[in-house]
Amino acid sequence: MTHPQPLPPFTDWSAVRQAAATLPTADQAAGQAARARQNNLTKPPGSLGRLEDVAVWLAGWQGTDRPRLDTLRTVIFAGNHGVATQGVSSFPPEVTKQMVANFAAGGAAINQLSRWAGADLDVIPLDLDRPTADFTQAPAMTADEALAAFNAGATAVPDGLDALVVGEMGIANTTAAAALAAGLLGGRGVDWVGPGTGLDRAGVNRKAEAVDRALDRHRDATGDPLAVMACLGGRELAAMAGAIFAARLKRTPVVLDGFVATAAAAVLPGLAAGALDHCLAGHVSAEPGHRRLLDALSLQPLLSLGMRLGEASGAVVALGLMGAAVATHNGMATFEEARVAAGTGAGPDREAAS
Ligand SMILES: O=C(O)c1ccc[n+]([C@@H]2O[C@H](COP(=O)([O-])O)[C@@H](O)[C@H]2O)c1
Ligand SMILES: Cc1cc2nc[nH]c2cc1C
Repeated sequence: MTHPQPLPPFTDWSAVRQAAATLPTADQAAGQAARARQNNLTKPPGSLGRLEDVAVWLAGWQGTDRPRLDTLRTVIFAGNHGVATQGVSSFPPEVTKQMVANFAAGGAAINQLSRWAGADLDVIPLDLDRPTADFTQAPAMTADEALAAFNAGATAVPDGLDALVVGEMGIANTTAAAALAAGLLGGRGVDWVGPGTGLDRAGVNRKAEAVDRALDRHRDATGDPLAVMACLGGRELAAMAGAIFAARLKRTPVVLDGFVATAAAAVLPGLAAGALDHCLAGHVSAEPGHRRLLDALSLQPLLSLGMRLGEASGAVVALGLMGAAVATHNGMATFEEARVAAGTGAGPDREAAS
């Protein structure tokens, strides 16, 4: 007898692990058909570079040789962090709630970018009046709290999206992201921390020490990505992991944002190899740990703009560029349609040309 695939909300972590054991994969036939189309469009094959790869990748996950980017959603998860009391951010924790109000009022960067890219925006605050525990002293979350946050993300992904963007808002969450990255991938605080919202050198050193104390305290969690996420993460990180996971169950392509979103994503390959195959790195953030994290996950960012805002902003800029990939893929004429002579693949005949 086959067991049905568990769906969100997950009753417990074993249901998550069970779902991870049989993740859907991309539709190879659709991807191949899209690649064949790319090679027949009126341009030298490969000349649109990564735009071609983006169109083919979308085609595989959407299961069609003509991918779309019409129904788009940005989901931002907001959380507060006990570790903020360690002086690891240049902004006070009340800014998390204030920025959530700014998102609701339409005044943040992500409001403008989502409108520009044609994406709906959903903002989900997670228990902002109850920060996670300071993980230099205790696990950030209990297993149940982490599961609740994971489910908040997993249930925030509707059916029928052409692509999903996940992002976050949470003062001090670059410290949580650094701790999570170190807990999952190894290294010490110094390898993963950076200025975040704008710490000076002394602040960055303090942040590295806080991460080191957390790593030493929660050593026992090593090897279990969900335990590492509960001990060293935060609610918005667990929610992003849940949303990315739920999107995979629906074969919905995901565009990752910066360091914090990518640290959340990094939990999933520990559950199943290839668990991020439906994810594209929208950009590489100026936060130094992001490049290291993308390399560790073998993700190639689409853009490098020196952005370090979070709130899904870099990923949504990338979404605009992905629109260029889809527009050319679907709208261009083939060599046959336009009666343009196709290349031979052999290059010009030098003698005939002279
Ligand atoms: O994701 C990134 O690459 C990133 C880099 C720097 C800052 N952030 C954002 O800034 C906040 C965290 O910064 P900090 O200094 O408070 O840890 C949080 O709201 C993130 O969205 C995000
Ligand atoms: C103002 C501000 C806006 C943000 N958006 C995402 N993270 C942020 C952090 C701060 C401090």
